[in-house]
Amino acid sequence: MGKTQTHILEAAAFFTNNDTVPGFRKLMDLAMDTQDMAIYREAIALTDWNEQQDGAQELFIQKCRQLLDTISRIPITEYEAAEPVVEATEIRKNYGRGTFALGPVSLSIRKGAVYGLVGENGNGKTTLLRILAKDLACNSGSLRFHFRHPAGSAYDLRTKLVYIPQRTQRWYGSLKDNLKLVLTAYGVPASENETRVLMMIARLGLWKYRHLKWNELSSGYKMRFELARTLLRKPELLLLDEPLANLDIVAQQVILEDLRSIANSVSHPIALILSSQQLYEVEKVSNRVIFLRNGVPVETQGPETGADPADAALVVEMDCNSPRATLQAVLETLPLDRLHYNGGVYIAYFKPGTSFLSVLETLGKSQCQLVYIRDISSSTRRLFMS
Ligand SMILES: Nc1ncnc2c1ncn2[C@@H]1O[C@H](COP(=O)(O)OP(=O)(O)OP(=O)(O)O)[C@@H](O)[C@H]1O
Repeated sequence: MGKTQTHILEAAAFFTNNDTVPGFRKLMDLAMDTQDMAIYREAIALTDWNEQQDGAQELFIQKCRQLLDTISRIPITEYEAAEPVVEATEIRKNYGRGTFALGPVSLSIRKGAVYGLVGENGNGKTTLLRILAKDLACNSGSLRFHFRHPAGSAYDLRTKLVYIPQRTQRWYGSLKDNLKLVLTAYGVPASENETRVLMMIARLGLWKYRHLKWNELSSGYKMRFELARTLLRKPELLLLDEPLANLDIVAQQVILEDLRSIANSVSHPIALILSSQQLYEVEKVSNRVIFLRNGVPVETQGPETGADPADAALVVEMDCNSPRATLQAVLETLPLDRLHYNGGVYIAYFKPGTSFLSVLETLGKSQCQLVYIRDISSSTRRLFMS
């Protein structure tokens, strides 16, 4: 089954379960994949209709299904990148003054995947992103890019390779007019400009805000605007420095799901690297997590690493209102290696082969007043805690 067909079935399943938010997101991504202006106009009209309704969910789902049906009859050109979009080999950087040194860092980044870049403050995340974005020169090592078509000029490179810094610049006029300017600068014909812009606005949940100005938008929507502006340029490698900063937890989850879904486009997959302090949220959407400690990648997790979780020791984070001695006594009935308290939470290290289920069962049968518990064996969280 092709990727388009899989996405169509996933969207249909969301609508069957009345999960309209992810269903609509998937539908809009498929609409964008068609690159068909008639479909764009239908998707825009549907967004506008939905924004004016209050609770007409059944009718909305019906309309979504109709659009999905139309899209399923349109051939979509699927794009599979043969090579990674960027290969970094033995990158090293220091700033002359100061003791910080980045590297050696070797990475292979492919399209359609999300890479989370995590680490404590000052461990080199921004430095690495800027080097990958060719915004900062490294002292040694090499970077090889494989774009669909090689970048012909520095301007062309800036279209394919986009870096969004932590602090974005102020802009003037309305959100929609600014996005139209972007496409005008890229030579998009006037007949398509408005449609493409409105489609992007609809896709990124900016419909209600399209007439607002910079100072009228919250930080979350400013970040969404930056994304819209960037995506209109159809980048191949997108580097985001702390896109979750200043966002509430719900906004973080929404934007991460949007990013994952956009990166995984059928016709225009993007390689996406984002730095963040929000470990759990980033790990949830990342294909691979790169953890930087003192400028060096320590270890990674995710489906791409191929590590067998059964070989690893079990590490469990928990909060418990019972005295430490009570908790320790209960856990020692299991193959506990050690119990560590960092002043806020407990981290229990078990010998390889211990299952999380057995820990849950043992604690469930005990008198321990557990507040929360989480298996962090394959999470970079355990690196932060050690
Ligand atoms: N232009 C510069 N000149 C000298 N030192 C710098 C410069 N930029 C960054 N550094 C230093 O390099 C180290 C890594 O900084 P970097 O901003 O890459 O880390 P980070 O992981 O992104 O941090 P944060 O999470 O706080 O944003 C820090 O010690 C910082 O002080």
